[in-house]
Amino acid sequence: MDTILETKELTIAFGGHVAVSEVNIQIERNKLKSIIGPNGAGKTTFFNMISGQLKPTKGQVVFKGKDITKMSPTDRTRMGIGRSFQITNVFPHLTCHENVRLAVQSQKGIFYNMLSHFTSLKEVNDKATKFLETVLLDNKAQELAVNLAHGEKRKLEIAMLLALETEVLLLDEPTAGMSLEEVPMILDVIRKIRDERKRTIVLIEHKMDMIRDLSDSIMVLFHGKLLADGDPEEIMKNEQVQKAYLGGLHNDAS
Ligand SMILES: Nc1ncnc2c1ncn2[C@@H]1O[C@H](COP(=O)(O)OP(=O)(O)OP(=O)(O)O)[C@@H](O)[C@H]1O
Repeated sequence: MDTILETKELTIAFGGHVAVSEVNIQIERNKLKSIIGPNGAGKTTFFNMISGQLKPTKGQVVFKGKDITKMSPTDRTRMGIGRSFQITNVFPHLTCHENVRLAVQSQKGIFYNMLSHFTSLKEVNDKATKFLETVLLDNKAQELAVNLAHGEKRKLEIAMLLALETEVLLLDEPTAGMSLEEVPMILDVIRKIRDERKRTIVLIEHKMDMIRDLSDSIMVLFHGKLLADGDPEEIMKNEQVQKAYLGGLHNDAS
């Protein structure tokens, strides 16, 4: 397996409560892995340790063979791990195209500072257009961000994440708060990025149909522990997984 991201015995305790316990997982490059589990299973906490918002009590996060456990969230983004909510700088009174263009420019600032003055405005503009096309938002390029529907804002966030050239996209419930009509749009966007096979996607999601449809593999957390990890068919058939969900512990699998 071509592993891009790995956790080793990853553990965190809040006071006496162990929220994530000794999770060993390998995430394959350019594939889509979903994380599922009942409410409170530790999914977001696990994400926070990968992105650097939380430091583990024990264990390691390894990215492209390098131990990044002690690195800050900003340094991890620079290395190529992007999380959607890190895009706090959506400027409401700039257009979608201008917002993505700023992300393209900031990526260039970080990585190609020495060359930045050689980069033509046209190249930056074209890149911004390309990322808006990827997230199916090119028809709103000249719309102010403030006027976007909720689902469209999430698409803009993903475009900005792509513009930062992150190799790993961490998406925490991208459909949360969306209307029923908006969900298929975001699904199309994620499927499109997956099918390009240029990025690794790690997705937390409660919508089972969506997970089954999109995932190359699924890991299941239960009470902070890794209950199962495998391909979607295997996971859906797994008796322990079914018990964890059917035991009434999960109230929003749909
Ligand atoms: N900062 C914190 N301090 C104390 N306890 C925390 C903290 N963050 C998370 N927890 C606890 O860790 C456990 C796991 O929470 P987490 O939010 O990771 O679960 P989750 O699987 O993402 O749940 P959901 O599906 O409801 O979002 C919960 O018991 C939660 O109360």
